[in-house]
Amino acid sequence: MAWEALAKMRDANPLVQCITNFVSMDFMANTLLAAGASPAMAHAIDEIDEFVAIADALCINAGTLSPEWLASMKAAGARARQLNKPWVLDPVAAGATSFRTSACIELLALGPSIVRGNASEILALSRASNLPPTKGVDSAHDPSQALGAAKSLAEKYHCVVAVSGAVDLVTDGTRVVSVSNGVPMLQKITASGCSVTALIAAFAAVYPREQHLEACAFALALFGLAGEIGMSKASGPASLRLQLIDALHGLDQATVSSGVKISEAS
Ligand SMILES: Nc1ncnc2c1ncn2[C@@H]1O[C@H](COP(=O)(O)OP(=O)(O)OP(=O)(O)O)[C@@H](O)[C@H]1O
Ligand SMILES: Cc1ncsc1CCO
Ligand SMILES: [Mg+2]
Repeated sequence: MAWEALAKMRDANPLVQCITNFVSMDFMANTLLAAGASPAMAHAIDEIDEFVAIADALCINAGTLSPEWLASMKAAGARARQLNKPWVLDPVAAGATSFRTSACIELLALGPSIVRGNASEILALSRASNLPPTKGVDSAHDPSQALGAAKSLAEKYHCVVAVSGAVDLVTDGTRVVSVSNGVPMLQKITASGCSVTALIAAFAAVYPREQHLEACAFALALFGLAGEIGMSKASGPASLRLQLIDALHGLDQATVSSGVKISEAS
């Protein structure tokens, strides 16, 4: 299944428009290219309407948010929704400041098909927790602590919510799928989460909305698997980043079929 998904995505070579943070741009674009998608980082408000119209999917990331960028993000999210194109939200550091948290909640209200965050970010968005807030862009919680929050967000906003971590959890509010690929060293590469969110957008581009739970799980599993292969050749975070990109590019049917770890949870 994951192999068919990757082959389908590579064949379609979807154009993924990314409105993302300055830290992530290079790694995100290279992740998309290596996997078989076509990235474009475009955020000027003046070109949002036309760019979203030619994109196959949109990735919106709040990492280095400013009021100007937020206006572009809102225009893009609304335009994507109007044109029925999938868009994915990465609520980076939601919970760290009230500006970020409320911006991400405003974006959620514009109807992303998928939201992918770490556990602290998902907890912050649901406001359903008395746990201490997130540190910044890194998580202070495990995905299992955020599963209830993820389910309630998915129900409220009619979207798929993915919580990343050692075991990623993906839910549409009813079903829960877990993905066990990945290596802990991924937490030591900045923007690995941002990049997997863009990969999720690439898979969402080639599946209808009712299959976005599966599309999201495939992207998380393949990125994690590339991390596992990359780690076997790496000596630290910098070489893992490089090896991960090579591994994503080289994924073949045998490796994907034997390496992907996706299961139905509850
Ligand atoms: N302990 C771990 N073991 C295995 N894989 C992990 C672990 N922690 C994170 N990952 C994987 O690393 C990737 C990034 O997830 P993470 O939760 O670190 O994102 P993030 O906090 O949003 O990162 P960033 O903000 O730097 O982009 C995901 O593919 C996730 O599955
Ligand atoms: C470090 C950092 N700061 C804002 S965005 C970002 C990339 C990881 O989310
Ligand atoms: Mg993140």
